[in-house]
Amino acid sequence: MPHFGDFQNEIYFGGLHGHIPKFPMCYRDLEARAAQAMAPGVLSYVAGGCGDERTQDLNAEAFNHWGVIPRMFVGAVKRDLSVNLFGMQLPSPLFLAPVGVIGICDQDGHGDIATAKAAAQSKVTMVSSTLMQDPMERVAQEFGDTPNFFQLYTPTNRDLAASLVSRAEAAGYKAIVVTLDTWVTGWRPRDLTTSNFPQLRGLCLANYFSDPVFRKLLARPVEEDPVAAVQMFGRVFGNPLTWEDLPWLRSLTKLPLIFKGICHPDDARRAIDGGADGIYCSNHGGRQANGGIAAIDMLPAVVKASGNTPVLFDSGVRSGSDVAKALALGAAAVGIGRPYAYGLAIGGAAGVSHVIRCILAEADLLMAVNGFPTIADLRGAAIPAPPWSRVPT
Ligand SMILES: Cc1cc2nc3c(=O)[nH]c(=O)nc-3n(C[C@H](O)[C@H](O)[C@H](O)COP(=O)(O)O)c2cc1C
Ligand SMILES: O=C(O)C(=O)c1ccccc1
Repeated sequence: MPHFGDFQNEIYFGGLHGHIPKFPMCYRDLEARAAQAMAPGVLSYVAGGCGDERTQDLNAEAFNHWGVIPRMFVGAVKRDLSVNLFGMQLPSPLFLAPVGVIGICDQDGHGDIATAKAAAQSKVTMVSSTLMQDPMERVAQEFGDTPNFFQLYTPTNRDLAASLVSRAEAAGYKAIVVTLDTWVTGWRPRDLTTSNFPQLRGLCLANYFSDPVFRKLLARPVEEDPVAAVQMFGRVFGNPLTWEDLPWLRSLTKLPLIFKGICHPDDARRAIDGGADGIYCSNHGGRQANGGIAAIDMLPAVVKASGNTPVLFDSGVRSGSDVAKALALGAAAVGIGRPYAYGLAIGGAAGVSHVIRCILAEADLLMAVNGFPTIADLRGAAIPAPPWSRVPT
């Protein structure tokens, strides 16, 4: 079984030197390259966050609050980064977080499909957003052996929600991720300035326009009156869910049900009591509310409250060492959002695969160097960094 870290040897010794200038090797360069490649409105949409973006910035900076302490005399020649999630064996702990309207990042406008191809090729789980440019059934045709999940933005119409979930089941998605923090979008100055949000809406409704329940809500077929269809979407999108809705959400599927956007341990406990199979600790990459605590700093408490229930994590993950830290703090799997959107913008599916390879190579080599052959060995290895920490004595 090749290691993810073998990518480094390929570059050094495998004649891939030409590869290096083609794609950036770290997040800083990736971000800069993407900023040049993307149209200004698209860049603001992806790069932007809520308010003055302090929470967004803090998400990434706060990884510096934590450090992994290396262990020697381990000789971690063989590493295993696979994880078991809901009984499914995933080859890597990394996954692609749902990014709505991802299609606009892709040069040929089919970003959901390009991303699915890259995920399949990299054996990394993709979580597909409800807001897709191609219908979920089409995207599912690209799935390889790796399980992929469907992210539900719960519409106010319950039959429509049920229809989206049952279509996802039929198409072969292996878990349902319900996002809780975005029934209304947050205050996003960059989007408000460039005013591209209305246009984006029309580009991400394939799952609605292809849905039999949604189509029945319309007076005339989508094809004849797309404007009315977009208006109908505006009316049904965005369900401010409460705990009262939890039994209904649970009743929608027998697939593993994961709640995204949970940062408070009490919410984790209550969701698990209500039947959640997984908790997804995230603050939406700082896009929804400013003024919050970095998601990684909330992770340990959420993991503790969740007991044996797996906790997925995203927000601010930019590198392999970030992945290792999140795993060490108890995440069952770790997601990236903006990094792969930028990979897509600069190189389509190949760009996404490249970003994934870089992150996994760094994580794998960190585990090699620091003496952690498996993710189980890594657990508990991150401690608060100075000046807060107490180093082991
Ligand atoms: C452009 C963009 C669109 C997003 N769309 C969705 C979405 O449709 N559904 C969802 O649950 N989260 C969405 N998110 C949030 C991501 O799933 C994830 O929580 C966030 O990007 C993680 O932070 P990071 O970008 O710092 O890695 C989106 C994020 C970005 C950047
Ligand atoms: O931008 C986002 O983060 C997001 O989740 C979203 C919400 C509504 C429409 C498009 C994207």
